[in-house]
Amino acid sequence: MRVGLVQLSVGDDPAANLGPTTDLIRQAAGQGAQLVLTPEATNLLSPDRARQAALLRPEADDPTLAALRAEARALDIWLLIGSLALATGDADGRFANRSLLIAPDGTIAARYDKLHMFDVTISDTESYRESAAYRPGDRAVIAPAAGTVLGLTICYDLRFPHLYRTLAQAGARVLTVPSAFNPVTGAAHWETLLRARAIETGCFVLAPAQCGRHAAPHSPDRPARRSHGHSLVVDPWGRVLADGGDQPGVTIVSLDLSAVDEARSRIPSLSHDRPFAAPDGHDDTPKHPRQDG
Ligand SMILES: O=C(O)CNC(=O)[C@H](CS)NC(=O)CCC(=O)C(=O)O
Repeated sequence: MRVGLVQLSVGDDPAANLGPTTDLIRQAAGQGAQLVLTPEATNLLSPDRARQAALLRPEADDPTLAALRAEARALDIWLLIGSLALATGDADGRFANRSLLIAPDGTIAARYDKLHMFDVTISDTESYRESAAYRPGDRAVIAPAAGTVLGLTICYDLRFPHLYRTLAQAGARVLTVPSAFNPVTGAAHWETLLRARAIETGCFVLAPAQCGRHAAPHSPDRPARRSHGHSLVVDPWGRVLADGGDQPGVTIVSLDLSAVDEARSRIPSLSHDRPFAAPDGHDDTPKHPRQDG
């Protein structure tokens, strides 16, 4: 299977972001990709919640989604839109951070709302509270696509290995991790975590990324945000097959899907789970409590 990872550097205007995104999707399809993937926040990255509230549309009414569905159909490709920020209609005004898998006929084949919210203090001057603006999802999603089975995740989910194990044990063979990773945590953790998830699950890992400095002309008083880039393709043995560097562009890779069975037969750890008693001192809080905020 030939896959194409689109690396973007979006700004805060969905209408302006769409053109470059569409160009790169066409470029990937033109190079033979049957499955094309875009990063988290394909429609916009904006530091301004009021602007997002005024701008964002529900899924049924989102212009980026409508345009990219038509594009998938015209190009006859599977398209994973890594995520779109979408209005939900919730009373608290929070958005969804949603991955959408588009089939070659333009229909929505699967959707996944990011489970884990990036509520993290990076430094004295940089902190994120994703759960203030976004409503976390509450279910894991796998979906057949392009002759394989995808397990859908987004960005910060990467730090929760039980999600990936659950997806792989449910049948996923290719894990998707569209991201807008922070440059500091990206340099320290991105490649290591992606390779670990691939090795632990015996899956291919496809991680299309945002890169560079995100223009926010509509919020000139706020510091510009940056992303780590380095869209990555990792095989089930943990080898990095391609690295998208630090500029927008397309990374094309041919995957030999039999590598999944090969890796899993060499190291069958995915089927070697054992029940075990909780350690002493363990309280009765749920093992994976849902993050709220
Ligand atoms: O905010 C938006 O509009 C879109 N969402 C994101 O960009 C999210 C939340 S700020 N970014 C991450 O999850 C980075 C995770 C990361 O960098 C790490 O785990 O180290």
